[in-house]
Amino acid sequence: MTQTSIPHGADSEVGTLQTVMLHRPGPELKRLTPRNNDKLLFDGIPWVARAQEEHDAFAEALRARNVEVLYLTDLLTETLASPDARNHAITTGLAGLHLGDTMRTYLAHALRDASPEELTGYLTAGIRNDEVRGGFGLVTSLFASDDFLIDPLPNLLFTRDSSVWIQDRVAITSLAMPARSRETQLTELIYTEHPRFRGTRKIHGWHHEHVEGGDVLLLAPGVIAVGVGERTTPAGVERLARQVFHADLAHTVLAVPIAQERATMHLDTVCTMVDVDKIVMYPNVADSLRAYAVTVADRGERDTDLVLDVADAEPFLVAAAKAMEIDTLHQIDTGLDPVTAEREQWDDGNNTLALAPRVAVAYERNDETNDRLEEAGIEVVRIAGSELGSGRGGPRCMSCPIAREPLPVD
Ligand SMILES: NC(=O)NCCC[C@H](N)C(=O)O
Repeated sequence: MTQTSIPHGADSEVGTLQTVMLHRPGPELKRLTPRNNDKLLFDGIPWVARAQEEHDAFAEALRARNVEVLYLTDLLTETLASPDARNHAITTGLAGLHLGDTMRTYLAHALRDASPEELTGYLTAGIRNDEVRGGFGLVTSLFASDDFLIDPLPNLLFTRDSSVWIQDRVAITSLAMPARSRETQLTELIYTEHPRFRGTRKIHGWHHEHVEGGDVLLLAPGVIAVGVGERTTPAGVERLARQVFHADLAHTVLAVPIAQERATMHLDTVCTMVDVDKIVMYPNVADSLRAYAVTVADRGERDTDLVLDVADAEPFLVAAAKAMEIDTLHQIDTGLDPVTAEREQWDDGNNTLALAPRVAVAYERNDETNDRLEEAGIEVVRIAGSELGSGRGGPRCMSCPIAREPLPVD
């Protein structure tokens, strides 16, 4: 397969969206049970057929706005057509699993014999003990029949978290929760081996300190906010900052502490950009959200030689406006009544996906937030999310922008 090189990248959250990577929910969601849903980071057991309908409608809403929709599993299957990529996927996929030599050796052979489509299925939906046809031994006998030899990846749905484009580079993230850590092996493989992305320069990586894409907001060209909480660590932000400064992808990184709890697992669960100077934000944190502006004090040869300047913490909106060189970053809130705001924040009311300045996709259920967005002049493209929402993620979480038009320079 050959492909001419297509420009990819994004310098903001709101430039007109051109290409996005989604993951249509599939067999991996059918692996969820009341016994494993907590460990697999789902709040319930979704009705898979309905989740697929909702997701198809989401993809259609994007295509209707001329957005090219790529699916992660299609890209993965195309990638796995290459023998080198297959070997790499199998070796890295099995390396971290504690299966014993008998089962690991059997699985390595069985996966090598699988077609690219089948291999994609095994790597994303996992393999249960009662689904293998060989490698029988102690592991087979002592595992329960429905124990997973390879765990499923139901959170692939949230493509935002496993890679982030910053200008023309892609950051392979490092996911904090064990249930998700294998996802970035797949995104790394796609961006390394798929003909469409070959030659793309990468930063970060799954072997580095934890950074999740849901915490990374491209506030404006050159200004990146990174949430630090349950998923992204202080050392993760420092590592990312060094790399983006070294590659001249940004001049300021704002490190934004957020509560280490599930409701606020990523910065994009409390705020997302909907225009070049407007952000929808959970009012219950708006007053307390603070940011440490990180800039370069002195350059060096390598990213590790950079001397970073870390300013004292300031209110987030103040620090952001300063770094973005605008008078005010206007806040649209999720309703002033704290209980409504809390309900809509939990249901991803703040988690919007901008298709262009002042156009955003949002879950239809968050009436109050959506009304407030419209009052502020934002066109809201409403989508259903009754089943999709059971994984606790909204339109932004479910999308990885691969190309956005650059914002005009004034
Ligand atoms: N950016 C996001 O907020 N992503 C949502 C991730 C939800 C997923 N169930 C998780 O817990 O990681």
